[in-house]
Amino acid sequence: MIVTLTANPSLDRTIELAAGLTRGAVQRATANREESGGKGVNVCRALSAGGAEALAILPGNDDDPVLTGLQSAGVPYRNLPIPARLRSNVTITEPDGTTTKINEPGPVLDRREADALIELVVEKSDGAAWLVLAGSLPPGLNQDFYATVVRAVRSRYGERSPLIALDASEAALVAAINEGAAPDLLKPNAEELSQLTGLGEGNSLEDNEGLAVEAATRLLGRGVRSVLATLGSKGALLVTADGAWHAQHPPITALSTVGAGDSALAGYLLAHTSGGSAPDCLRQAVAHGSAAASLPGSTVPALHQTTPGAVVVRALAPVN
Ligand SMILES: Nc1ncnc2c1ncn2[C@@H]1O[C@H](COP(=O)(O)OP(=O)(O)O)[C@@H](O)[C@H]1O
Ligand SMILES: O=P(O)(O)OC[C@H]1O[C@](O)(COP(=O)(O)O)[C@@H](O)[C@@H]1O
Repeated sequence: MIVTLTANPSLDRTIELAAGLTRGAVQRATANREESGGKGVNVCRALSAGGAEALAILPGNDDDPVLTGLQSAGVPYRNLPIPARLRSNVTITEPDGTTTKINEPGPVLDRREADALIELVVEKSDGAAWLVLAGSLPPGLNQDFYATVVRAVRSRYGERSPLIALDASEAALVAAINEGAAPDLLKPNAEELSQLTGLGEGNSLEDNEGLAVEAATRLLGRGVRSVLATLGSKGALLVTADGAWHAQHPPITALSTVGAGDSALAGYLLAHTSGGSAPDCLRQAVAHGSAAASLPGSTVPALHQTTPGAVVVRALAPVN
């Protein structure tokens, strides 16, 4: 069983434009989609599509569109009821492949709700192989929320604790690492690698493999056991104490990269829970990421839609 926690789920709306986006103008959309989203929700959707036993934990009322969407898609979830409606995140896609994302802050969670969410995660983590902590934190939660969740799970289960995977950004990511979350797997993209290490800026590490490996290696010294660093169209790196690898899929036509990182994490976990080696896990991560990027909106791929055989994996020299 793989459990995912999404403290700030979203209804993902994707709006397609037939022309470039013009600020200040009225433009007509040619298509629109709505999907239940948020990072842990997407990971759970992709794991379920890959045949794994998975459970998404999230706040939200039973009649919230995010939850009814999961129900009709047959994705297993457990929700903590909250009075407010969950957020909507909007992605605007242009014909040249440019995507603009606007993410809302989400509803405020109070202290009691935060504690209840942690208790639900602890309860459902019993016997789980992995616990995935993913996405931004809604207003009201302390930035060290993820470190608090990890402490609660590890102190309840000790050596039986699930492995922890973390995919967050900005202050919540930095606080998780600084406050000792020590994840077994960290899934930063290029920008998040820079936020944690100060190396590179924006997404410049996508084009600087050597510096990206150095950044990932520095994180091993901060309690992280493995770093799966995704580099957009440049594939991904896996850096562990045992070695470093790069993997890339042949070029694809990217329709929407929303959810590509979440699918990449799910691909890694699917291979890991099937007993795959480190390079096998990286290969399936990139196969899942590129398949997700070639699908519309935040659609996650089924296993048969991924092409791991096309992914080229290279062993890299470790950084000392
Ligand atoms: N434009 C693209 N072309 C091909 N593959 C892509 C593209 N964007 C993302 N991917 C695939 O999805 C994975 C995750 O994408 P990335 O943008 O790095 O993550 P995130 O969505 O977390 O920012 C990449 O490692 C890659 O396999
Ligand atoms: O919690 P955040 O950082 O606002 O991100 C939430 C958004 O990220 C997504 O999970 C997509 O993430 P990725 O593109 O990184 O895979 C969307 O479903 C959601 O709208």
